This record gives sequence, structure tokens and C-alpha cells, in this order.
Amino acid sequence: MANTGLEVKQLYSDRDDRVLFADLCFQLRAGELVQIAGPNGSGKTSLLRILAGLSSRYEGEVLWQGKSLLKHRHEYLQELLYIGHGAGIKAVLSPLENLRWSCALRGLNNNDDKILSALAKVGLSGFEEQACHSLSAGQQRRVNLARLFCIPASLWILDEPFTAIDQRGVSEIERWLSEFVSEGGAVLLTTHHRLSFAQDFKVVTLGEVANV
Ligand SMILES: Nc1ncnc2c1ncn2[C@@H]1O[C@H](COP(=O)(O)OP(=O)(O)OP(=O)(O)O)[C@@H](O)[C@H]1O
Repeated sequence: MANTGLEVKQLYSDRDDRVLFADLCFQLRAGELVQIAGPNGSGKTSLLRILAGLSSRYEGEVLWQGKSLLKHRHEYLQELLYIGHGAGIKAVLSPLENLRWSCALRGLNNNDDKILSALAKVGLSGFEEQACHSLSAGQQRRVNLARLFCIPASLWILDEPFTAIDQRGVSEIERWLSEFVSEGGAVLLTTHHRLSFAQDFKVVTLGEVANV
């Protein structure tokens, strides 16, 4: 099959002599969502960073559309939208400026109409030109999430996308994920929240770590 999405084959990674995961195998196809689950410190963020092309601390293979991520990194990154668990925005810039910057990194210039409609979609109408440091934690998170709607991608990798988001916002994000998947997008995410998702989805659970 030509379009095989993301394939993780026999992935191994460790930190400070502690194995985070070994022989990890799973596949994420177009039109699917996979949740990476596991307790604090089990390696979810480490895995997502590897799959976002930000870390090479691993052994094994990661393929996108059947091609090695290592050999076709640039091509892969053009199709990927990664939102990490940090704020991911520059506090001194406004939402509009932050998103202009994100879009420009993908070669998308003169994209203000799309950016403004993305900001409206995430509930930030009226805050477009206010410095991000003066926004609430949830609003800052929403600035980051607005990237979903102004940067085209076929794979979303999202690390704790619901952090700091209110209850209504969580349902909205779940709906956005569901719509993206229905349109053939692929989503890989971590969350400690119990996902309420319209379609079936897979859960890949990373190993237990010390109980606290
Ligand atoms: N930059 C780093 N330097 C050293 N150790 C690190 C670093 N980043 C992560 N680790 C270690 O790797 C392990 C896995 O961390 P990771 O952030 O991937 O876990 P996680 O499953 O995402 O946790 P959480 O649910 O708390 O977000 C932890 O033991 C952590 O201490």
C-alpha cells in the first residue's frame, strides 16, 4: 500500500540508563487517531519529540508514507504540525505576530485572513494584537492551537493539547480532532484527559514507572 501513514518499528529509547520504551511498534494511518498513554515520566513527550523529528535519541525505525523519517526529514516536516506541551509562543509578540511567524516558517506569507479566522475559531477575536504575556494560560494555549487552522498538514502530533483549556474548549478541540480525522488527517496525541472522541481510536500505553 502506497499510503501507510506513520509507522513506528521496534523503537527503543532510554534516559539516564532507564529504558523508556523498547520494541515499540505501532502504525497511524490517514483518518486515524492514536493516543499515547502512560503515567508521568513514562516517555510520552520523549516519544512525540522523536516522532516530530526533534530528537534522535532512539534506535529502531520511523517511517512516513513508507519512507525513513531520517532520510526524508524535510518532506516529512512539511506534512507535520507538532504542538508541544509548552506554551510554544513568544510572549512579547501578539497572537497575530506569533502566527505570522509560524506561517512564515512554513513559507506561508500574506496569510493574515487565514490567521484571523483561525484566531476567531479558537475564541480569540478581539485579542489578535494584544501581547501574549497579557493573555491567560488558556488563551496562550489557544494561540498555539490556532496553528491547526492556518498551517496545512496531514499529521498532527499534539502533546497535551487540553492543558489549561476550559471544559467547553476541551469538547471543541475533540470536535476539531474528529473533523480532521474524518477528512483523512492523522492525529497522534498524549493526554491525561479521558478522550471523548466520535470515531474509534487506538491507545498505545507506555510502561509503568515508579509509583508516586
Ligand atoms: N531533557 C531531559 N534531560 C534528562 N532527562 C529527561 C529530559 N527530558 C525527559 N527526561 C526524562 O525522561 C523521562 C521521560 O520523560 P517524558 O517527559 O518523556 O515523560 P512523559 O511521559 O511525557 O511525562 P508526563 O506525563 O509527566 O508529561 C523522565 O524520567 C524524564 O526525567
